Amino acid sequence: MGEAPAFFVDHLGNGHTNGFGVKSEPKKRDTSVQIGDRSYVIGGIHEGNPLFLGVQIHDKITNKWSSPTVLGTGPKPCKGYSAIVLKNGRVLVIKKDSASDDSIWFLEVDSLFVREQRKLLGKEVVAWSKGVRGNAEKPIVISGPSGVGKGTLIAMLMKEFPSMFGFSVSHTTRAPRCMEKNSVHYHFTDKTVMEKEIKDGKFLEFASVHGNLYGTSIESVEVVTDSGKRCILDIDVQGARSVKASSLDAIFIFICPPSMKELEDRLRARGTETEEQIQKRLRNAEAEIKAGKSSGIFGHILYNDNLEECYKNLKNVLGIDDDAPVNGVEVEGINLPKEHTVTKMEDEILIEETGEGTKKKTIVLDLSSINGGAPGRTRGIDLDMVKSS
Ligand SMILES: Nc1ncnc2c1ncn2[C@@H]1O[C@H](COP(=O)(O)OP(=O)(O)OP(=O)(O)O)[C@@H](O)[C@H]1O
Ligand SMILES: Nc1nc2c(ncn2[C@@H]2O[C@H](COP(=O)(O)O)[C@@H](O)[C@H]2O)c(=O)[nH]1
Repeated sequence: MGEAPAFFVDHLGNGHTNGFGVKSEPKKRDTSVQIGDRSYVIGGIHEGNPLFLGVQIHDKITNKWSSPTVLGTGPKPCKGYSAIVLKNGRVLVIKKDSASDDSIWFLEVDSLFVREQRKLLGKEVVAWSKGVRGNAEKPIVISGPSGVGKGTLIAMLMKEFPSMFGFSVSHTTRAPRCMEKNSVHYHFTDKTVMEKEIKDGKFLEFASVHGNLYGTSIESVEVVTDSGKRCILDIDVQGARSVKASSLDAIFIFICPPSMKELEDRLRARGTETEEQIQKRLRNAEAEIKAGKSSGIFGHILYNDNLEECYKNLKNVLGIDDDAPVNGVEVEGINLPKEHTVTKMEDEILIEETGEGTKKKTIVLDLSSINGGAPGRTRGIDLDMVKSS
């Protein structure tokens, strides 16, 4: 077992069976925590993939080992981990000898999201959520009928604030338009592949829209948040409803056209759909606008008549005024020591360097303002070096 603070409960004994009758020895880098009747062993390799960190569960009552479905992109295996049980079914995992933008992780073993997914997938589930430093803002969900100008407004935001906003690249089974690039505009995919990935719990939401399958993978949201940017989702009303019902805490904005006639003109002028597809999108638009206005999903409804005016209103809703810092706020890099002890004091975790050498770091991890969590990332991490002596 890895080095563990004194208050860790470790009932692994001298090796254990993994539920499939195979005796497996705890690896040197593994760390375990005890929650109720279960031990969660964090470490080793997940499903033979050296890029993923494995999680195993030992049930004291049944004396069985199981490998849960691990959702979200977790930390890459490293030299060792410290782990502490937090409230709300979360385990704080600190990577040893790591840079601060990749050191703080949360393994959710019984959070709201995990409980939802467990019910949905009908199997044991845990989920990773990376801790992001600073006050990264909530993700933004933008919906509205096809052709209203969502993509245009999002492109304007990303152009003006390239380091502040990032786009969640959706998956779709529709064919690419001539200017669209795979993995930039969409992850263009096959229906059977996408259906399998949905079944495996890889999607935050999905919906059948205008005859094709569209969906937001958990990874797409994580990629944006990990880059320190605020994530924007361009999804239909059904998808927005699913996100609203999920534990992703987001801002919901609905864009309305000035009239159905104008919407039709924009769709035609864009020239990307056949006449039949335009008719289908217009038929769906009526129901979408009705739902957008009356469902209570959307906290903000904006009219896209004059583009510049609508863009100004959008920035207003997002709290961006003309003095907003274009490049976000810089946070000081702090490296987590290879050898350390971890002590929990309410919402503060003290990380104290141990081992050889004279200069010892003490780092305070303040979790009092954390928000968000899986799916996506845990924001509001405050990490401060208090002593280096
Ligand atoms: N305020 C506006 N006035 C006139 N034209 C606009 C306005 N906003 C966007 N457009 C144009 O309308 C067309 C549709 O816009 P856009 O592709 O951004 O819509 P969308 O809501 O993203 O559609 P979809 O949901 O199908 O992806 C584009 O050609 C765009 O240039
Ligand atoms: N529920 C979801 N809806 C999505 C997603 N990505 C896009 N969309 C919506 O689909 C329509 C049509 O898009 P188009 O690119 O074919 O014109 C539009 O309303 C988008 O908002 C998604 O991941 N989930």
